[in-house]
Amino acid sequence: MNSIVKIEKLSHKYSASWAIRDINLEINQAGVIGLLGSNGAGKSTTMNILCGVLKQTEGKVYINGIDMSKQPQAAKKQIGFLPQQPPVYTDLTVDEYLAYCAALRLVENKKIKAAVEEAKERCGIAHFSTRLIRNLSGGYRQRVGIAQAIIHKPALVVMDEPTNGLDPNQLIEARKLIKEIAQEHTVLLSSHILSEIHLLCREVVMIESGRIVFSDTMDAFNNYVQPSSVLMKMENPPVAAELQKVAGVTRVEFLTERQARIYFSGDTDITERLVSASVQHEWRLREISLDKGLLDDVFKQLTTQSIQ
Ligand SMILES: Nc1ncnc2c1ncn2[C@@H]1O[C@H](COP(=O)(O)OP(=O)(O)OP(=O)(O)O)[C@@H](O)[C@H]1O
Repeated sequence: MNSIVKIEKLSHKYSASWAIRDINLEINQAGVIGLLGSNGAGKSTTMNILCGVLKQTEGKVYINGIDMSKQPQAAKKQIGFLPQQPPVYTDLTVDEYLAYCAALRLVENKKIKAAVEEAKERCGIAHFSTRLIRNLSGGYRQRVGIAQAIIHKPALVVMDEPTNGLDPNQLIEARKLIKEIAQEHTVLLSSHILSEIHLLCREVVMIESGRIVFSDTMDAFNNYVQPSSVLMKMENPPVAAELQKVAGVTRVEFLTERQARIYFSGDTDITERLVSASVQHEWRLREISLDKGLLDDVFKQLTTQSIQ
């Protein structure tokens, strides 16, 4: 069976410098795959090549076994794309716009109406059929953007930073919708926010300075990221110097009067030693948990480690 996406030794050069170098990637299942990288890492370049919007300098892209450079039209039929800004025409109604997109995506004329209805239904915008897109909120415009990306039932849906700029309520709704879409399609989405990828993705591909620095499941990522601090809440906390006396503690930072982040080196039995010390000195421990580290710190740590 063909992979849904196969990228081989993909490199791209804009005039003088390489934006991406030797990217290899294979995706075989539905679900959300996150492309994670800081600004300028090469996410958009990779996505644009994958969607056939940009021609690579070197390497190969296959969508469902179809070579993008040899059969671009057939390959593009298998892809839906939501760029960073939803590509909507604000002077059209939702129905007019989606019918137009379906025609562009070569959906047969007699099937367009049904395709529009189904995409609207799946994206929760059926009640806005006759509304001008300009009169929709940002969150609903985003849904229209997602509807156009799935209207031709592609195997792969590519979304470039799809949750950027949404307010907290819109964010929750957008994540829910993306997860629903991913039950039937493979969704590749980019983000520079690690916590976003954490919430949404089954697999994560990290890209930094144009190269892949990590590619595995989210579970593998979580195991890879070893905890280096403990969060502790106490009713009767001691001064930092007392906490620092516990074997293995390297640094103590009070986040509030009663909550401390305790950095340690070595084994994770540190929690047992802290609990014992708390009982012994009557710090009245209320909560203790291993902290996976501040996500952004972990992100920086991982990318610099891998580049070296
Ligand atoms: N059209 C272009 N011409 C020249 N250089 C470019 C062009 N587009 C991108 N670049 C450069 O290529 C590198 C990768 O950019 P790209 O936009 O792919 O990164 P990104 O990870 O998507 O970043 P962002 O999150 O900011 O969109 C960057 O150094 C960028 O400056």
